[in-house]
Amino acid sequence: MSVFPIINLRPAVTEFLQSVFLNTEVLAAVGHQEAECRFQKLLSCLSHPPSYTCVRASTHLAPLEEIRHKLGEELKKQMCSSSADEEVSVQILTHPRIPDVLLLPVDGPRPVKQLSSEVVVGAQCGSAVLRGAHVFAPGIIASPKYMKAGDVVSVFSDLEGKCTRGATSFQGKKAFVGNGVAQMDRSAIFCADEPAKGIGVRMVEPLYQSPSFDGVLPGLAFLQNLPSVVVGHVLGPRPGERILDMCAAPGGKTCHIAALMEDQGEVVALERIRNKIDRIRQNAQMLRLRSIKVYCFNSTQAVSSDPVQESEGPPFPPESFDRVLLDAPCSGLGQRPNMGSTWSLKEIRSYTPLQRKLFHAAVRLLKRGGVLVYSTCTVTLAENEELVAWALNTFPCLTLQPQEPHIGAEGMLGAGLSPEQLRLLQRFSPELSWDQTGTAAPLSCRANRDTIGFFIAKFLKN
Ligand SMILES: C[S@@+](CC[C@H](N)C(=O)[O-])C[C@H]1O[C@@H](n2cnc3c(N)ncnc32)[C@H](O)[C@@H]1O
Repeated sequence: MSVFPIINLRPAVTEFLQSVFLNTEVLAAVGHQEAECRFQKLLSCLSHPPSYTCVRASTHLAPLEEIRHKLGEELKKQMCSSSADEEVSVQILTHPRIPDVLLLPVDGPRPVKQLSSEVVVGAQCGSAVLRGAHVFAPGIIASPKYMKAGDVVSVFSDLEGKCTRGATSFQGKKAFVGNGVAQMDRSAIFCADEPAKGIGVRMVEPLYQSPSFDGVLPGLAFLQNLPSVVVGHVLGPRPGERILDMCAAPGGKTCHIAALMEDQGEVVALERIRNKIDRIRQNAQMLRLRSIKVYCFNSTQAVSSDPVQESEGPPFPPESFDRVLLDAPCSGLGQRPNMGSTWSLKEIRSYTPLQRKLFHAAVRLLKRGGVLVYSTCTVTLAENEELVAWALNTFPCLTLQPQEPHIGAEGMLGAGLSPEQLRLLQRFSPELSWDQTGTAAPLSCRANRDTIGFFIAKFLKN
């Protein structure tokens, strides 16, 4: 059900996306009306959260059932402490095809009454609240003039980024995300010498209720979108292999790969941005994975001209890895919930050259007979199917491979790929079932469709 306006994008970006979703191949296949309908559904579903939360269970540390039980107990404790109701129940389901996934239904939208006291938060903070987070102080942009800790307030997300920091009210475009209790006075948020830290508003009546995972079973339950978990399985790592994760931070997929290898072998994680490196290390440590080696490095330069490896770290000689994951930096237009983005069309389109450079390095670093998986969390053709078409033309040594599991849709028309090639691609397309999934469908079915927008291609190097 739609409760929010469609995602707020710059007009040029909306037009660009429309041209993608109404490209000539799609129009010829499904007609103008259906193509336009899918596009409108895309804009609508992007601003809403998926109807479940996906958790990757650390099955290298404990059996799935044990983790499911412990998680249920922890979440019950959490819910009991924030609810007067003694009979709280937590539904946690397994996925029929993916052995390390737990699914928790999200309850929403719920009938929550708006109050007269309003706190306004940034769009990113608003999205986090819709996925179960409390409001952290740095996310607050406006609050009532005399707000004190303990006041009950309604929280709104600033859709266009137009609210002035420190304002006492805001009349611009905003979306209600729920009610909460202020944990600090207004002066502590806006007038302190140091920027405020910690929870600013504890959500008690969120519009979408999903458990807060802050500190819940840190080593055993890892929050990860379902398509991201699928990537690890599609790569198919095996114990003893040497695997490269080219764009690794914060390390969700790196850790999954190492866990699937039973921590035997080597997972090399490269990340260009230095201050993201610690997150990868922390995640590896939290999940007790020792086979991960992390380096701050620009992966476009990760191929050494020397056929013999001089040092342990990058650059690496060609054909050094059994499998390579290129989870590419991308325009991120598949992320949900996302109520608005101020990105220009130029920014949205800026990723393709970098993705191609990274792809060149990926192919060179992969052994013959090795597997390369390319993934993005965006919905454009240029970063997905067109990149695949370019790759198949540029590298005759590559062939597309079937994916296991394949629970998303096939690739989108528009890049000149054949029907067989499109069937080998996996595109998570929430717009295809938006508003039709219905709560009657089993959760695992809904979970496969009501995802973030995501794309996966698997290649073999011959
Ligand atoms: C989509 S995110 C990766 C998410 C990660 N694979 C995970 O599952 O947790 C892309 C990452 O690539 C990094 N990145 C961008 N350009 C890069 C480059 N040239 N070399 C290495 N990392 C790069 C970004 O800083 C960002 O952290």
